[in-house]
Amino acid sequence: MTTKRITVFILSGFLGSGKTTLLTRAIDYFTESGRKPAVIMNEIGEVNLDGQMIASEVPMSELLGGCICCSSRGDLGSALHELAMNEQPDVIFIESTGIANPLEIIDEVTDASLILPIELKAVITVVDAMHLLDLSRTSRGKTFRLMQEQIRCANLLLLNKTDLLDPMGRQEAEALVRDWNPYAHLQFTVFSVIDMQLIAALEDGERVSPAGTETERHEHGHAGQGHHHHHTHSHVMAYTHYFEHAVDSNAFEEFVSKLPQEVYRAKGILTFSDTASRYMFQFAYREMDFVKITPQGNVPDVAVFIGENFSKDDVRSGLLALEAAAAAEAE
Ligand SMILES: Nc1nc2c(ncn2[C@@H]2O[C@H](COP(=O)(O)OP(=O)(O)OP(=O)(O)O)[C@@H](O)[C@H]2O)c(=O)[nH]1
Repeated sequence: MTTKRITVFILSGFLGSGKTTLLTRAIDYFTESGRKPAVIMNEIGEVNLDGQMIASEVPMSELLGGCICCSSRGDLGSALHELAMNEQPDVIFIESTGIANPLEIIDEVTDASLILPIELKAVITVVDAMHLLDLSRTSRGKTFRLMQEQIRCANLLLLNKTDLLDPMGRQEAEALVRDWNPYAHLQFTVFSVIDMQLIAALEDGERVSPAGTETERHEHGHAGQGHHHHHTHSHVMAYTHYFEHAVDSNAFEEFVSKLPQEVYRAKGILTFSDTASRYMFQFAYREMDFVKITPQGNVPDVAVFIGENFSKDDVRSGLLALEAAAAAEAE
């Protein structure tokens, strides 16, 4: 299927870190470059105050009164479905409440991406640098762990509110963040101001060049921090593969069982060359599960692989090889 897919970005970050500030800038950027943005906002309260910050012509879906990751599963999926079908935006930003666990949201978005023309492109995390330092000094509690999770998931990290920190504090915050996520592109920001091309580049799945960025300049001078791994397999959160040919079920099962440890979750809807039915497959905690399904409507064969720091190219070429082998067999 050649349907153009809607890019989805997850905006994560702790309460008050600067997500909405970033979102308004990103919306302006996409609107000005002629692309239609839409927003899904999730607020714990019953009123969405942040929504007031978003221009009224931007389609917005609000999930109020609970946190996405705790509320009944499916709400986010329905919101994505409605926006995708009724508004046909080019980009959807999901701004989660500060207390959401991004892994849950990733799970739900990728579930939806199996049946909707959407594709999760990146997780962008905004960190309140001062808050992070305070927590690291005083507590090891739940909040701290959640912040850590939000940082680990990110493809792009904004260390925000750096105006409130002295140079020592900046270094300390950077070291913390780098320890948890050495792969994401890191930007020091004030009021979430970044070069929006960095976000546009995430859409193409391109490695953002670290050359000349603040991260790099900042890198010099403190030992042990200069080893940022900017290799080919940058931080991949989700890789989506659309199949052009049915693959052999046994070969596919073997492929999944040999996925690197770093791929901790995978799921998909597949047509196999050697079975009559279509299957939904799930892979979690290294366990695989296949269930026969009959999807409604025109659903492509697709698989999503979720993990940290794995080689997207290896997964892609492995699957392409399976497709080629099955196609050759059929001839
Ligand atoms: N000093 C300072 N204040 C900032 C900066 N960025 C954002 N703020 C302020 O921090 C507050 C929270 O910013 P928001 O963008 O609403 O944060 P948020 O992450 O969307 O907050 P929630 O919706 O509550 O999760 C606002 O008052 C901003 O003006 C910054 O870089 N420096």
